[in-house]
Amino acid sequence: MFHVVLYEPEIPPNTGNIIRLCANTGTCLHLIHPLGFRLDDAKLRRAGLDYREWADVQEYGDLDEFLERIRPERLFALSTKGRRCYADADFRPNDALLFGPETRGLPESLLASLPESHRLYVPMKPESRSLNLSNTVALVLYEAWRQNRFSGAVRFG
Ligand SMILES: C[S@@+](CC[C@H](N)C(=O)[O-])C[C@H]1O[C@@H](n2cnc3c(N)ncnc32)[C@H](O)[C@@H]1O
Repeated sequence: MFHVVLYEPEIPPNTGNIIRLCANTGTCLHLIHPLGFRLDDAKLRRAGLDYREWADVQEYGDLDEFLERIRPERLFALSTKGRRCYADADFRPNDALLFGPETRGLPESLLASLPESHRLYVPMKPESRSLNLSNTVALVLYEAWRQNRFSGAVRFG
């Protein structure tokens, strides 16, 4: 199982989509406060539909609390300023995938604290600003799951 970590997410429908994505892939979703919305926000619940009940969603006061409680195998940060293409990483069960807030991205100091091999980017055309948060989570999570032969999925192969 993988861990998706949203650092101070701001936009309810993005987190709603990600809740649904995590429910469908057997992924644990971790939300690092402050959040830009309440978890019972109607816009979030609309995007998450009934899957909210099935997804494993945890909340933390800060990233250190997440690291202490969950102790992931490794922490990969996703950023437009990443140093390694996400498709070149070798993802393993219990890895954590960390994504930044929609308007700010991850703090520079946090990125600088990680080895370059754990700072990942998703390729874009020149002059592009960034991808949508929930699209980025879907791309990277499915690549991680694909590398692990979609472990636990029905109808594979
Ligand atoms: C809308 S983006 C934030 C934009 C912010 N101005 C920046 O450059 O990081 C929200 C989050 O989606 C992820 N993201 C979006 N595009 C990405 C890309 N091309 N490569 C890696 N992560 C990306 C990152 O985790 C980012 O913090």
